[in-house]
Amino acid sequence: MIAFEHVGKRYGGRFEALAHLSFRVARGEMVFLTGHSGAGKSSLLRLVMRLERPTRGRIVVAGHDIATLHSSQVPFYRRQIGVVFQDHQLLFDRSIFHNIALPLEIQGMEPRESARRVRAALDKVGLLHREKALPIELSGGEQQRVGIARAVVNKPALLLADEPTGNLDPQLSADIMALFEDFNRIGTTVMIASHDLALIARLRHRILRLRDGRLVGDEGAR
Ligand SMILES: Nc1ncnc2c1ncn2[C@@H]1O[C@H](COP(=O)(O)OP(=O)(O)OP(=O)(O)O)[C@@H](O)[C@H]1O
Repeated sequence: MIAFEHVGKRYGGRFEALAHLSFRVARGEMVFLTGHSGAGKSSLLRLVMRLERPTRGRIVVAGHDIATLHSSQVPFYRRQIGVVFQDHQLLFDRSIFHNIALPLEIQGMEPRESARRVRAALDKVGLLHREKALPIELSGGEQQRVGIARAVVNKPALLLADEPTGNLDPQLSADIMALFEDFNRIGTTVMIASHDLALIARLRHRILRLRDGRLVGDEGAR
């Protein structure tokens, strides 16, 4: 599903945020990405989303060599990828329902089909009863679940998350990770950047470790 071949990324022509990065993630795998602050985790995820382009090397995601994607194809490419951020980036003046419906509205989906998908996504994250609430009325853990529902509403083949439990206590963090495992179990490929070493060690999935932009560890699922 993801192949990096000798990938490098420089910002501003000089600083090398990622170097000599080669790895593969198979369809249906669940992988954690870890490393110190500034190690390059977010840069790697941004390359997969094609928010950035590599300075060197080749990246293939879901069969697309991302260097050859025309800019008009990028929105279609990104629809195959669900993304969850630490700060979930919800619109605070819109209901939970509308926050999740927004990407579907932008795609021009017919409202009845869109509503069906939104409710299916909310149901999967256990928040169907909160569809009319505003984000401010939800706890941090519930807001993060809304972020996940929005990421999966397009039924993406690949789900990426950047520090999705960064602001949550240990129990809520474990609950959120269990939710990612549920999506993985039904076939979604999942890649999660996380600092939380204790939590990810317990979950026994593959761990890619970055240090100063280089891959220094790749421990398979145990
Ligand atoms: N747009 C940018 N322009 C210049 N330098 C950048 C840019 N984005 C990231 N960097 C630098 O690249 C390096 C890797 O950053 P990145 O955000 O990928 O690391 P990270 O592992 O995700 O860190 P954190 O855990 O703190 O988010 C850092 O030194 C950062 O300052």
